[in-house]
Amino acid sequence: MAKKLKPTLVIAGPGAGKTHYIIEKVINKLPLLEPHRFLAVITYTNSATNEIRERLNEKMVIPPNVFIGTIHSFLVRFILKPFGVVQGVLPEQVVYKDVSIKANDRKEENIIKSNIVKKGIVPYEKIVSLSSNLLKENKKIRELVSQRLQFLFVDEFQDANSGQFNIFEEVRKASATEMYFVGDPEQSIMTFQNQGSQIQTLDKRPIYKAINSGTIDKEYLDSNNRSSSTIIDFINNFHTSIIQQKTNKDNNTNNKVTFISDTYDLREIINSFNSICNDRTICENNPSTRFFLGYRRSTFKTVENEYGLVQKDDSDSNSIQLLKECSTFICEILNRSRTSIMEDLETDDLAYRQLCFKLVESIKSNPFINSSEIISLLKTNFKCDPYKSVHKKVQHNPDHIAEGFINKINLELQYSSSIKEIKDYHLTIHKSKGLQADAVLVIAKSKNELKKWLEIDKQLRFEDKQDTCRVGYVAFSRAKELLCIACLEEIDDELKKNLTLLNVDMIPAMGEKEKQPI
Ligand SMILES: Nc1ncnc2c1ncn2[C@@H]1O[C@H](COP(=O)(O)OP(=O)(O)OP(=O)(O)O)[C@@H](O)[C@H]1O
Repeated sequence: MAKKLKPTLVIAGPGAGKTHYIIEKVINKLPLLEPHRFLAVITYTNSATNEIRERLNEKMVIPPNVFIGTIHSFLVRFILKPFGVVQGVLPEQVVYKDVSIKANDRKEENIIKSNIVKKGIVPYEKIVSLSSNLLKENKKIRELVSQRLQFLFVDEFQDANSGQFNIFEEVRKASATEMYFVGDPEQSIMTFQNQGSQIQTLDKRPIYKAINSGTIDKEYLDSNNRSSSTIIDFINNFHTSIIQQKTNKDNNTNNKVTFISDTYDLREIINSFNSICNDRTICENNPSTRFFLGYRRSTFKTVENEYGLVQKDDSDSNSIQLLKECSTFICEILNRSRTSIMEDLETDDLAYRQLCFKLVESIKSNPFINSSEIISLLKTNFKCDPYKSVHKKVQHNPDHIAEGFINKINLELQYSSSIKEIKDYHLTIHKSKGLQADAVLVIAKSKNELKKWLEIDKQLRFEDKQDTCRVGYVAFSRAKELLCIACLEEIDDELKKNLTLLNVDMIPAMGEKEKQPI
C-alpha cells in the first residue's frame, strides 16, 4: 500500500522568507508534476499571488497545470465549478460577490443566502461552506479533488479559518495530495476578517490545531532576513513559538528601538521620527523607505498632505488587472455572471473585453466622471438594468458600486504613475502585513493598546481574542533598520518601566517649532 502522505506545516516568523521558501519548493516539485494533475499555491492577498507568479516567471515558463490564486478562486476552480452544478447545489450561471443582507437574525440571513444562491448569486462567504459540504458529504468528490491535485501549498496559513482548514483536512484524508502549509501563528490577526462570534483564542485556531496534530509534520524556520539584530532581539520578546536569528549579512545597523516620549501630539511625533531618521548619531543610515503605521486608517489621514505621505493600497495597475476589475464590477452591478451577460449580448470574449475597456477608458479620459454617467454608459453598452434587485432584503446600491469602481480605477491609474517616486507610506497595520520598510513609526492610539502590544506573557498573548498584541507584533516586525514607537495618550510609569526592560530607548520629542523635512 502507498505510504500515507503527511502534510508539512512550516512555522516561520517575519522576514524568514516564506514566499521564497514556497517558490523554491514549487521549483523543486515541478519536474515531478504529472501532466494531468495540478500544483496549486493558495495565497491570501492579490499582492502575494502577483509576487509568486512574477518570481516564478523570472525563472521559468509557468506550466498551465500550475494554479496560483486566492483561497476563494481555488475553491471555485477545483470544487464548485466541476462539482457544484452536477451535484445540484449551484445553477449553471453564477456570480460570486460581496453581499450585504438586511436580515432580522442569523437564521433569516442564511435562508436569504440560500435563496439567492439558487438564483445564481453566491456570496463570498458561502464559497467555503458550499465547498466544504461537497467534500464532506461525498467521498467520490474528495477523491477526485485529491487525485487532481498533486501538490498543494498554502501561504499565510495563520489566516486560514476553521472552514478552510476543514477543507484541507478533507483533501488530506483522501491521501493523494502532497501538502505544505506555511505560516506564522504570531501574525494571526483574524479579527480583521470580521468573524464576530467565531473569533477564538490563539490555541483554538487552525494553525495551532495543525501544530498539535499528529497527522501533520512540523518544520521551523528561525531565520530573519529582514531586520537588524536590535529589532530581532526586541521582537523575540513576543513570539510564542520561535526565537529568530539574524541572517541578513548586509544589515549591520544597530539603531536602538526607540520610544518617542513626552508627547501625545501626532505632528510632534512625526517631526521627531523624521529628525531621528535624519540624525546620523542615532540612525546610522538614511532610510530610503518609511512606513507610518497605525491600527486605523484614520491615524495619519489628517496630516497626509502636510507630510507628503501616501496611503498604500493593494493595487496592481496593468491593463489586465484593470480589465479584471471592470469585469468584476459589471457582474456585481448587474448581478449576472460574465457568461450569461455575453450570451444575452450574443458577443464573444474579445468583444466583451472591448466593452470593459470602453468603461475603463471613459474614466481615464475623465477622472471626474460620476456614477450616473458610468451607469448610463453601462446600460447602453451592456443592454442591462443595473437597478434590478435579486431579493428585497439584499441591499443593492448600483450608484455606490459604481462610485467604488470609479475610485478604484482612478486610484490604480494614479498609483501606477506615482509608485516609483514615493517612498513614505502611511498604512494600517493590517495592510502592512507582508511588507517591509527601512524605518517604521508605529503609533498606538491609547496606553492600553500599547500595553497589549508590549505583552510578554505568552499565556496572555494566547488568550487575546482581539489579536491586539499580535497586531503590534506585525507592526514592529516590518522594520529593517529603525523602529520607533509612540502613543497618542500619556503613558504611566509601569509602561515606561516595561519599555526600559525591553531595552527600548526613550527619546523626548522635539517641539512643533523645529519642524523637520522628511
Ligand atoms: N533565503 C533568503 N536569502 C536572502 N534573502 C532572503 C531570503 N528569503 C527572504 N529574503 C529577503 O528577506 C526579506 C524578507 O523576506 P519575506 O518578505 O519573504 O519574508 P516573510 O517570511 O514573507 O515575512 P513576513 O512574515 O513578515 O511577511 C526580503 O527582503 C527578502 O528578499
